[in-house]
Amino acid sequence: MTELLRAIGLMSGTSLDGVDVAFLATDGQSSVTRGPSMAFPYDAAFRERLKQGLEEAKSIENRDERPGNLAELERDQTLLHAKAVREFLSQNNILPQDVHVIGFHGQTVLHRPQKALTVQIGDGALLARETGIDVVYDMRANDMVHGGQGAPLVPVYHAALAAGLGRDAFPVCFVNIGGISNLTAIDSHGEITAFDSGPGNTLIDQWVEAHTGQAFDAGGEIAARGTVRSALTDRYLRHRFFTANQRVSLDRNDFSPPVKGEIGLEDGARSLAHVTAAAIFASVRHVREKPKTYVVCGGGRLNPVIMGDMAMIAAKEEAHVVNADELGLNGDSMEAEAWAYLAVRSLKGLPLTFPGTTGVRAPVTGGVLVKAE
Ligand SMILES: Nc1ncnc2c1ncn2[C@@H]1O[C@H](COP(=O)(O)OP(=O)(O)OP(=O)(O)O)[C@@H](O)[C@H]1O
Ligand SMILES: CC(=O)N[C@H]1[C@@H]2OC[C@@H](O2)[C@@H](O)[C@@H]1O[C@H](C)C(=O)O
Repeated sequence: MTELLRAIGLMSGTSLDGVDVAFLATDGQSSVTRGPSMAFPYDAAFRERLKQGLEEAKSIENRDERPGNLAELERDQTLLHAKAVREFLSQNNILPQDVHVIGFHGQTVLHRPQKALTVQIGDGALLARETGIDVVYDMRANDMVHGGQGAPLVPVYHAALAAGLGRDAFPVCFVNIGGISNLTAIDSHGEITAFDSGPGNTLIDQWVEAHTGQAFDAGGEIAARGTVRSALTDRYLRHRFFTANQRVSLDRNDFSPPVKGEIGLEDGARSLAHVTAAAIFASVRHVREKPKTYVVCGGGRLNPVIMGDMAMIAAKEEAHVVNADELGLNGDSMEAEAWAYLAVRSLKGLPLTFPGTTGVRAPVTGGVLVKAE
């Protein structure tokens, strides 16, 4: 089946920084034409509500439960997504009837793969009513039902993008440095291995916010004034996530920032930036063919301290690190693009996840479709 469908992807990631929107025309396989994208940042008050929501979600045992204010948060968050879609369509002169489907991630509020429990708030039916566009949402659940980790889901899209890179780049590894980082290695035979690779920006964000009130270390400026403290970096890198042989997916709260006072602001930011970079290489040991090229996307690529440490470690392995933007890709919107791509795959009944990406027993599709009328 080669029908090209036009899709919008909506991603609200673990950094809680906002909604990314992206437009694609794709057959859900090798044909991908990327369209416009936009970011709709959350204001400080909504971020606080999301953080509160993560706390309230800790008591969830059954994925339909919405303790505390979670139901209200889910409704407001869905309405914010609908607003983002309307603004995106109007700014890009796209009509709702020209879009076949929206791929809606929602917001992960709890992820416990060991209990086969993953919860994304986001009301697909409400979004379909508000936008007049069919919606595919809840794309992680079916993977878990079939023994997968429920994450990462982006790898099948990374693989589609990798097909457009020159053979010289292979073996290639896409690295997404968001709140949590994940990687997709594609070897010279096109074999995909993917998994969450460790803490991304969340620890840095939490550390910097606790000291300065700023949401993140813009341009890595705070880290650039500090020194790597190995006592701290070793503590993170010796975590069982890195020493275990089995790959597991991560919840935002699986790693905690240092305790305030145990290290200075700048050394803390510097050390955590190093952990982010080193975590990727500690995890890549699970990949059979060592990557030659690391293509970095997600907000962490905008932190030169992380990128510098990655380049330094990669050089020891005769590999090199490149910002996805330099390859004509879009490091900010890649996950939103992926959710558009996955929605089209879901409509076509194609697999979203594979034994090599989430550990699922066999390739499976996923997602729940809600028709606009
Ligand atoms: N200019 C910048 N300088 C340094 N860091 C930045 C910059 N811009 C964004 N970041 C970092 O990137 C983070 C956002 O990254 P991104 O949007 O990729 O995460 P996400 O999609 O929410 O996470 P995930 O991929 O885990 O779901 C911010 O929280 C911040 O730490
Ligand atoms: C449960 C969940 O939301 N996981 C996210 C998170 O953020 C990054 C990493 O952990 C990744 O595995 C996943 O998101 C990406 C988009 C994915 O599923 O591919």
